[in-house]
Amino acid sequence: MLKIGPYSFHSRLLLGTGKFPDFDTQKKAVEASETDILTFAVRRMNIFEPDQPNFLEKIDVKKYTLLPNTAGAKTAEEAVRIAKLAKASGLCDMIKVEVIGCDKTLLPDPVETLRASEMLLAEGFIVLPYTSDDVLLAKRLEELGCHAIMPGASPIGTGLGIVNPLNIHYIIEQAKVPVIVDAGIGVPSDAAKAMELGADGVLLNTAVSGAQDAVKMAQAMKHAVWAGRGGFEAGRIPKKLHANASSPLEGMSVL
Ligand SMILES: CC(=O)[C@@H](O)[C@H](O)COP(=O)(O)O
Repeated sequence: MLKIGPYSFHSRLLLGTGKFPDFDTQKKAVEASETDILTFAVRRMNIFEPDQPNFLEKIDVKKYTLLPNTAGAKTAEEAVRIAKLAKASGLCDMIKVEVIGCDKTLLPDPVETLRASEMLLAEGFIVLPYTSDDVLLAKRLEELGCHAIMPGASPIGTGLGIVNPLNIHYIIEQAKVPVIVDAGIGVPSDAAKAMELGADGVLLNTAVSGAQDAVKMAQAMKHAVWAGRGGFEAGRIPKKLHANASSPLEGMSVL
């Protein structure tokens, strides 16, 4: 089970809902992923205009926990405003803090992310900040009281996978709250790698929504997250610098 604050989830795969070619594909991919948590930008939702088209309209949203995110915010104050809007509209009290500091790399602004997280914790939110893979920033966010830490594997939408596995390892090693690797996942092996490193979950969007067969990729990601977690829990063999025969010859007679 993935536990975030007071909430528990069966699936360790969190899925973003943007950039699907059409609503049917989005629906089928979401179902194929067997995710429990769907994330979306509050700014894209007509939360106070129920008559307007809803970008999740084909999805039975009752089956999922909707995790709003503050995409579009460039300052802590903007992120807090967006989070309050989500809460006021009756959405979950969890918020994924996303304060982007650079339009080119879409990397998160560390100072504003920290400030936003502090302000949202003071307001009683369950706070999940999207952060870079900076080890000490992750520690500071946890010390503030954040309920999960979401380090990026690589920049959003790049599909580059985990560019700094050592940092992700350090973040996981020191964390006492769930670590969810978020952004930059390209293929199922990237998701499996994150889980093998000991991540508690993986959040991805583009790898599925942009795949040639989004539904198949959603299914593959589900299996990858499951397999990676299994590998982590099973405990990998230590890496060795020298060979060690799989069928030892000691004690066997020479033919
Ligand atoms: C921080 C952020 O916005 C990510 O959650 C994004 O939604 C997913 O990133 P990818 O599209 O790279 O998977």
